[in-house]
Amino acid sequence: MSTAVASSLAPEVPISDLDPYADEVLSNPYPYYAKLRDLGPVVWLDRYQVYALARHDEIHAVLSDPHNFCSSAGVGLANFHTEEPWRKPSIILEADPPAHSGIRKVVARILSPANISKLRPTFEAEADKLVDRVLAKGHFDAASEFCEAYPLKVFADAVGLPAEGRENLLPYGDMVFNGFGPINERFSKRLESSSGAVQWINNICRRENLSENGLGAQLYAAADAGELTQDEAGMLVRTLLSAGLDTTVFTLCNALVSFAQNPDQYAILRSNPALARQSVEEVIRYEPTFHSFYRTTAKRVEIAGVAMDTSQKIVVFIGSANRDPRRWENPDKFDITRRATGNLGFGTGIHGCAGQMMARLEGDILLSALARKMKSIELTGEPVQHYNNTVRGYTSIPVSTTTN
Ligand SMILES: C=Cc1ccc(C(=O)O)cc1
Repeated sequence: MSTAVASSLAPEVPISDLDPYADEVLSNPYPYYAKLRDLGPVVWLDRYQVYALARHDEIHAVLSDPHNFCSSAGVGLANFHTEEPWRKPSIILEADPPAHSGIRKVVARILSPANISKLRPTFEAEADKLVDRVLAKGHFDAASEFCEAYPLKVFADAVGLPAEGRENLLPYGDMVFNGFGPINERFSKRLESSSGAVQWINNICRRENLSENGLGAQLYAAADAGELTQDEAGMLVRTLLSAGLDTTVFTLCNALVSFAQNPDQYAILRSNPALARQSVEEVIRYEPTFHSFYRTTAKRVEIAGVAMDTSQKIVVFIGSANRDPRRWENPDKFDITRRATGNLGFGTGIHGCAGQMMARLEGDILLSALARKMKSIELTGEPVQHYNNTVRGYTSIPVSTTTN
């Protein structure tokens, strides 16, 4: 099959046998991304029979064009036009206009800066408590005791979850993000071990299990007001729990590792904790949690002169776009003084991350609380990377810290 397709490819499309899901690629994808960018604006990944984009401008163009490059066929490798999804498709992520538009409007309002700014006092109080707790230890695991602990407390509380059962959240998210890649061993193992988590998530999204005034309750209130059905409200609570935990945990992990590996950058943040907000943006550019997403051609289209049939899967490497020297000066340098806004770490266009202001709020608050109290941070052992088909982060980051 691949030979037939390969031979029908336009001569100018380079063919690569890269496996983006191989451990050695996931452990450091950047050299592989550079090779893909150098091969050309469009590359054929023979192993998965998909087109791959690794340069910023082509990725930006595809993510900005939902009419030619749709999401309703799934935003992973699986093509919902021809395959059964492993879970009920998301009514916001895996939807196209016009169905997507009304749903997105409700979610955007509930996750708007105006609405989530009310959470700031609670988020700040919890950040100070957590920072004091770990700094008092001096030696701790910044992944499990800090970066996981914070979103599992503040965001889960904000959604309105009970305290019990939250150990299901990260495994569930891990399954969701593995599900955007191939059905490989990594995904199958997680699927087998997480049936309990799936049941817990489906149950906890029910209205009666959520607190009265949390973000979950606000979604059900939108249903009461006729903006959604009750079922759609429950599906969107699932969206919050699928998209809003692992991503922020790994963003915080990537921030801590980036600062520990670049002490000069931490010294700049330390000298001016108000730079925390801008630092989060540079972390999202330099080490985005999200590395790959897919779109599916909705009709015969061309990218950079390459003609593609309809219903063709295209993988866009967001992690590569953010390191493309055609877009970024000195892209491989972690530099919190640069203007990193406009990077593709949160995607862009109508499917740009609906929770990005929540992620920024958590990162800004936690990093500024840390910068006010922590003098230095250093790794006391190799960080243990988390391997997932779509997101990058860590499961263990042993550190020692000093305070004022
Ligand atoms: C960006 C990730 C993401 C994952 C899951 C969902 C969902 O389940 O709706 C939405 C976004």
